[in-house]
Amino acid sequence: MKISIGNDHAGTGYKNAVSEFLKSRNIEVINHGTDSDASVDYPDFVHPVAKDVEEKKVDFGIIICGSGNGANMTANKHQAVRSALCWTKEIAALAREHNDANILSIPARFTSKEQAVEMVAIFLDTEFAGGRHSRRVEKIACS
Ligand SMILES: O=C(CO)[C@H](O)[C@H](O)[C@H](O)COP(=O)(O)O
Repeated sequence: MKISIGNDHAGTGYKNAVSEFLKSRNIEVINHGTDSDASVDYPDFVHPVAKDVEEKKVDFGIIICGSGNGANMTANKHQAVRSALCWTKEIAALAREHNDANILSIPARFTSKEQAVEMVAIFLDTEFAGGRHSRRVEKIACS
């Protein structure tokens, strides 16, 4: 499995914790995020992740900013992206099970690193349920 990850200055420490977890699972990580705590603009670090997902270069994307909102809004501008802002394990699981999300957006300033890693784990371990949810997911895209 291959994952692209992007973050702004609010998410650098979280990106490092999540990347360590992914590497412990032998998952290949492409780092598009800043590695510094100096202030940057989140779209510059999120569009490359969304592009990787859109072009199927990776299986999933993970994006991290302070609230998770700016990163999520940026990613969802890409046609093939379904990015989900998650703040509990349950919501992260539902993002996969019901919404077939392909990017997880993490709000670094409103969750702990441990919770962030738990959300990543459950996001990756949960399959899309299909069935009635397929019809709904198909209706998300606008032509
Ligand atoms: O833009 C955001 C929310 O949508 C991100 O949380 C950013 O991390 C946040 O805006 C950065 O804020 P800062 O005061 O410039 O550190």
